[in-house]
Amino acid sequence: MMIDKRLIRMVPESKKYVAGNVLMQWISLAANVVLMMSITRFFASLYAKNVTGKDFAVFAVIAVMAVTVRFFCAIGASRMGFLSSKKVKKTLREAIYTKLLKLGAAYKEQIRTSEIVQVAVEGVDQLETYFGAYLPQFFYAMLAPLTLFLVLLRVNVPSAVVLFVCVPLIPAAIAAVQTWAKKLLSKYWGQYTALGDTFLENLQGLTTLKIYQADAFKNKEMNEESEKFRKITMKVLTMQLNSITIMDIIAYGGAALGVFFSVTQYQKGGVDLAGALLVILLSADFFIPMRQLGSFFHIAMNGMAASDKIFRFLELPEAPKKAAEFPKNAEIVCENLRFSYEADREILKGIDLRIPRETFVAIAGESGCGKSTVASILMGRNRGYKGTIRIGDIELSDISESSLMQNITYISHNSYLFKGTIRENLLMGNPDATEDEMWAVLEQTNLAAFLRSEEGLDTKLAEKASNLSGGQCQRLALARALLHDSPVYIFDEATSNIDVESENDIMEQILLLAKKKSVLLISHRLANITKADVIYAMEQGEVKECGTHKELLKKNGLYQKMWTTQQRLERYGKGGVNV
Ligand SMILES: Nc1ncnc2c1ncn2[C@@H]1O[C@H](COP(=O)(O)OP(=O)(O)OP(=O)(O)O)[C@@H](O)[C@H]1O
Repeated sequence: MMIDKRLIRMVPESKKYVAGNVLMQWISLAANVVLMMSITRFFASLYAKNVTGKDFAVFAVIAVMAVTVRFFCAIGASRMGFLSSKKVKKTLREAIYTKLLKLGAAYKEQIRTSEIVQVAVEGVDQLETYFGAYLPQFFYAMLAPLTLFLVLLRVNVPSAVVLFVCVPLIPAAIAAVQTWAKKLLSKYWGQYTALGDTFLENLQGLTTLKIYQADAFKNKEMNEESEKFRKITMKVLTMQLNSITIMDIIAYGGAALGVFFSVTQYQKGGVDLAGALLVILLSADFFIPMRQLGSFFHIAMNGMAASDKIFRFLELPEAPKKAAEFPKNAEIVCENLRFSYEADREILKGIDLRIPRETFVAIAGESGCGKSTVASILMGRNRGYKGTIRIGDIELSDISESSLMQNITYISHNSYLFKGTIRENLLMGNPDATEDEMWAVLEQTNLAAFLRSEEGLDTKLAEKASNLSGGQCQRLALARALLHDSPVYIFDEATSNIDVESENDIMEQILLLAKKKSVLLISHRLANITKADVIYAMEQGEVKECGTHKELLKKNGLYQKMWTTQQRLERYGKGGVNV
């Protein structure tokens, strides 16, 4: 099909712009016909040497009027094209964004971020030509030959018929390459997203690549990806050029045939001089719109291939709308919680865990045992868990994402801080927070003095808060979390990789917070969790022990072993410093 109905249904407003564009082009064509008629008549009169001053004046007036009409129609048509492109871009980008919101925090389970970026930026741009140029041209390219056919029918039937019959050869040529082009373009887009994916990842990890001197290797890898992309791009261009050449041959061959017919008809006396000249002048116009359609078609095909990706994204299954609200003042109980990221590798193997109200619960365990996975499931980021997670009487998977986000605050070791001011970042936690409230949490997190020496709440943050130290970033993330004021807080290694002073300050605040909120703390540093009301010691996706620090030490099991090892290491570290 040369028209994608799904796309038009998606942006129904584009129809009026397309219709307007076609109308403008058609009026311009009509003006051109009138102009050509008056030119040919004028020349025929010149040839017959019977031109009067009045004839010349009429010709001049018609010519000026026709050119003026064509000028304004060209402006009008391009304005219509612009308006429809604008509408299409806005509508599609809004649809993509809304879909992303509907997919929610778990979107990464279904699509890569780089693919969304490419689809929303480059993909949507590709559709600009589809709506702004291709669609109007599609209708105009049918209307124009029909109009000219009706005009020339009155001048000379054989020439008109010959020209009219040749026109469908162009769409036939387009249709012939379409299946092949579609496959090629789909491959092209696949390669394009693969390259984008590699590029984005390498750019984000550039510092790491430099540190490990792996940049040359990645550079080579990227060059190979680029080479593949270059090859497929060249294939696409070759295909487009070849098909344009075929269309040119048909178009100009057809026009030549029209000229030939008009000349022979003139010789036979089947048409007068003015008529023959008119056929010659208009024969190219029979083919130019279709030929133009052919050029737009290749760009439009690219857009359609991009639109396939857009629709695939828009059709991704969304989690059914959950109406349930997060119950206030309820405890969280996980029973026999199981989870796998991949089919044959179970990460959580039947975990039982309770987070009562206003308690401090900690999870300890070796790296990779599944601690963060528990947090991620509680935050609704990983949906396909088995077993039950009940919050009061309600299953976690029945609670709406927004309610979950409102009631559980998650602070990880790399909480995102946005470019902007401290104030803007804090207001994300609570848009209604007053200046006093903001300063209060900044005091709590020991950031106030530093910020006063800067520009207070208007202190500017660079992208990812790169102008703050790691400890300051985590303090600010905590301050924002405190403003959010939710009944449940999850800290996932929130104090890892920061200075001891910041770690102590943050831990102090977490302990205070645990007096009035439910706190789940995941920390590899056991010294941070000794004051927890309950500690769950995990190993390879299972909870091996639970209890307070003292109780667990007495058990002489997993926790005790981890504790002794860490204490030995910490003492060794301190001893090393003293030596
Ligand atoms: N998105 C993912 N896709 C596939 N496997 C994953 C994914 N995230 C984590 N895993 C795997 O799940 C297991 C548990 O990871 P998880 O991050 O929960 O462990 P953890 O105990 O928090 O580790 P750490 O203390 O190092 O953060 C690991 O073996 C990891 O490889």
